[in-house]
Amino acid sequence: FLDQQLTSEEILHHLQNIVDFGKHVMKQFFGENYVHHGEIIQLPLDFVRQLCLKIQPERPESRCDKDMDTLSGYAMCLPNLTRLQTFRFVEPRPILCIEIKPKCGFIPFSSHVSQEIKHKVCRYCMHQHLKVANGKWKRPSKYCPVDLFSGNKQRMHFALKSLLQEAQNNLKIFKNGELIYGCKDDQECSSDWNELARHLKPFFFPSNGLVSGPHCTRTIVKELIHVITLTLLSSTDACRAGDMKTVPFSQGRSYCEASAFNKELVRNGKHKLESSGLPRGCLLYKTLQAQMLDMLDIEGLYPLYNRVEQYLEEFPEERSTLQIDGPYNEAFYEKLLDLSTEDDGTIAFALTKVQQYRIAMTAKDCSIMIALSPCLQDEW
Ligand SMILES: O=P(O)(O)O[C@@H]1[C@@H](OP(=O)(O)O)[C@H](OP(=O)(O)O)[C@H](O)[C@H](OP(=O)(O)O)[C@H]1OP(=O)(O)O
Ligand SMILES: Nc1ncnc2c1ncn2[C@@H]1O[C@H](COP(=O)(O)OP(=O)(O)OP(=O)(O)O)[C@@H](O)[C@H]1O
Repeated sequence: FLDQQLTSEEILHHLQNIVDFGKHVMKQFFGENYVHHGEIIQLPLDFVRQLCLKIQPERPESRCDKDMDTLSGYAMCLPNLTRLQTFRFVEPRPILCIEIKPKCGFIPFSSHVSQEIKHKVCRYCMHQHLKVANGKWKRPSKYCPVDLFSGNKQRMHFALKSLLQEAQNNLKIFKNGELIYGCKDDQECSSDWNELARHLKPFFFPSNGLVSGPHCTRTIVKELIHVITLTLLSSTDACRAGDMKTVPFSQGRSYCEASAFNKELVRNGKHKLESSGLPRGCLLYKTLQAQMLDMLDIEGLYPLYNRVEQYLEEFPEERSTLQIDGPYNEAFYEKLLDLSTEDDGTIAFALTKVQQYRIAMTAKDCSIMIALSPCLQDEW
């Protein structure tokens, strides 16, 4: 979906840039097998026009400010991750896919932050107040990303349970590619745990005697939370950015004052929240590492952004040599590895921080899709 009038050639270039960003930049942070960069395909215009008409009534109203590109004939093709069959299994098996959009998992530690509250309460929890106040969601969620990213199993379980209580746009569950739990759009949400348990039972307890009822529902939901936690904490393939030192455990606060889990502890007279830390190399660790490339916070970054902008106004021809909008290649990636925060007043420093911020923002807004399929014991 594009919101500007561009020529076909410009659209092709734009799409190529998106693919290259995934392929040569985001993959370095998450690992080869954890980012689908997609590919560009050409489609007959008639097909695109018909597709546009067909999907229009299905699109949530809040998304309809963007129009589908029906003129260039170019599109991005991605695998359907809700149906993705991982490996080996020849015959079709039922597949469960859990999509989590975890959002920013750390509290800003930058000295540029001017409001004390930003050092205490995470962005997600602050946004909950805004979203309920402006009517985007009916109820505030008890989910806090800082709990999910803590690596502490109890806090993670609480965070995932809270996501299951108020999925908003942070959790969706698909069975065989069909959305069975979560919000289809801002109005239509399914959040019936009994119904969810009915769908999940064949995955977790295919043949045992668990009957229905609240006990059964709770057991199945607990099992689901357990499986998601294990997946989020399990090791993944090594990736090139693996040794970056962006995760400074000593800096910043490891809990959010607005977290319901934290408030409960304080009520019970406990003041120290455990954050076991994430195992290096697990998916959450990698996500957090990329998110933490936002080292200066928007308050420290914005003056640097202005510096780049002013420079480009003066020297517009430098846009391509500075790789402002790509190409996203090896040279671009190498520049991202400089984690210094000492401003030497150069355009190079400002630009590196702006580009690192872009990676961080991508990681703060990305979804993790976990696909599960039952297998027989000897297939492990
Ligand atoms: O800023 P945030 O944290 O509210 O994130 C925006 C998301 O809101 P959320 O908080 O997840 O409901 C927002 O999600 P929704 O459209 O509200 O589902 C978008 O993903 C937005 O990205 P973009 O600017 O459209 O590319 C996101 O904006 P960016 O901050 O990634 O630019
Ligand atoms: N490859 C995929 N396989 C399965 N589902 C997907 C895939 N890509 C996206 N989705 C589903 O579509 C939803 C929206 O995706 P995404 O946020 O990338 O769209 P978008 O183009 O940014 O939307 P908008 O521009 O309206 O914000 C995701 O949350 C996910 O549920």
